[in-house]
Amino acid sequence: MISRLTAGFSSRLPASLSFALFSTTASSSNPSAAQLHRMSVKQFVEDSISNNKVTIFSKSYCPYCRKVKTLFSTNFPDEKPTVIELDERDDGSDIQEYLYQKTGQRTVPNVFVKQQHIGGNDDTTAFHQAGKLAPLIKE
Ligand SMILES: N[C@@H](CCC(=O)N[C@@H](CS)C(=O)NCC(=O)O)C(=O)O
Repeated sequence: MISRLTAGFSSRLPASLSFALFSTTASSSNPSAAQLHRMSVKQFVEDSISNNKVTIFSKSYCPYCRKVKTLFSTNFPDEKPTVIELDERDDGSDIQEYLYQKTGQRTVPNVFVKQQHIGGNDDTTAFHQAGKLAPLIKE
């Protein structure tokens, strides 16, 4: 019932707010295990983005992820991006779902620099080639 009520309402909310709402609607004083899990996924992602200059949500076998890691290691060897390999975590698909709600991007890599969402490998490469990545990293 609650989920039916919130489904229509939350579809008109920004994605991040909608996720937060789903995390807390049933009973904020007694959240379910699933809600607690979603809250911890959200917290993990937000902490990762906040606490690191460069965060790459990745999959270890993904060629685009490899390319974007190489972009950073080649051009910014002093930066050590925080790489979160979603395929190596039990909560990887939940993190990917939260990232989709937050950024509208389903794929990996999903790159953040200085709390700013840059995008995938193509986006990050274009951002770098436009001369925008170095100043953002160095600022
Ligand atoms: N154009 C994208 C392509 C990214 C892409 O296709 N990544 C694949 C993995 S190699 C993906 O995320 N597939 C869906 C999934 O793994 O859930 C980019 O440059 O980042």
